[in-house]
Amino acid sequence: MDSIEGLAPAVASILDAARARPTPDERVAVTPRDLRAAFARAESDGRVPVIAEVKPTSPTTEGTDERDPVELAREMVDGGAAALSVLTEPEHFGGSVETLRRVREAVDVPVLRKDFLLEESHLDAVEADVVLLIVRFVDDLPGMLAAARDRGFQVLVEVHDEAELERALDAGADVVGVNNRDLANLVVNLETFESVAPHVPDDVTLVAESGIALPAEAARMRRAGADALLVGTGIVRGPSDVTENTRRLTTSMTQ
Ligand SMILES: O=P(O)(O)OC[C@@H](O)[C@@H](O)c1c[nH]c2ccccc12
Repeated sequence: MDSIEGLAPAVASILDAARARPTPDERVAVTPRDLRAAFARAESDGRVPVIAEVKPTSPTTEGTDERDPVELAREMVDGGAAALSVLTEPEHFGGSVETLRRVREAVDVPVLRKDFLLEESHLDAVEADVVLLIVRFVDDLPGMLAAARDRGFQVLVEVHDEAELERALDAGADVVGVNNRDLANLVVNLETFESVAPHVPDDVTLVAESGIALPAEAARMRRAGADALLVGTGIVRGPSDVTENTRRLTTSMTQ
């Protein structure tokens, strides 16, 4: 694994907090809602598959969103979101496993647990349909993938460059996210996705993550090969209400 060197201070602090979290003593067993099927359903009725993210705050966001996450989640689904992502990291993103539980109960689309999962026991904090594994932060990626799948989770494996993509593919990832945000400096650049996407095999489901707010940006990521888009800020802090902000992205190919 990369050392803490080379990471933005906020990210190093997130990893310290993740290591210090209490470890649950029971193993979860999940019957997941199928993420790829949800993407296919969106495609078949003409929606761009969007994973809309509930993220109360972040190291790059000012203030905390005090709106009810369940209400936001419903509005996202009303706007056509194929799936949702819920931050469960408490100290830097204002998330909680309880929020994820409540959101998952309130909607019937697949819900991704967005967190910094470093060890097997971290998987057991809460049930979700999908978990995120960030290649840069996971020592034993094949082991963590197997541990997640054993519990029933689908896994979104996050990469930022071609070398990380190789690690993800070698480990057997079948859903890969390319994060446009560089965790070394927290800067977003949509060219990141464009440079990594051509190296992803066709049978891998490919998600473009971060920095997508405008319909033109959504269209740009789709042109570059994104099967789905993961969008937080552009939806919760966009120009209209959350339903409308979601809709303008889920309908972005037709504009
Ligand atoms: O708010 P944005 O720029 O639309 O980004 C959403 C999502 O991609 C971002 O929150 C994210 C991508 N990978 C992560 C890993 C951990 C925490 C957060 C993230």
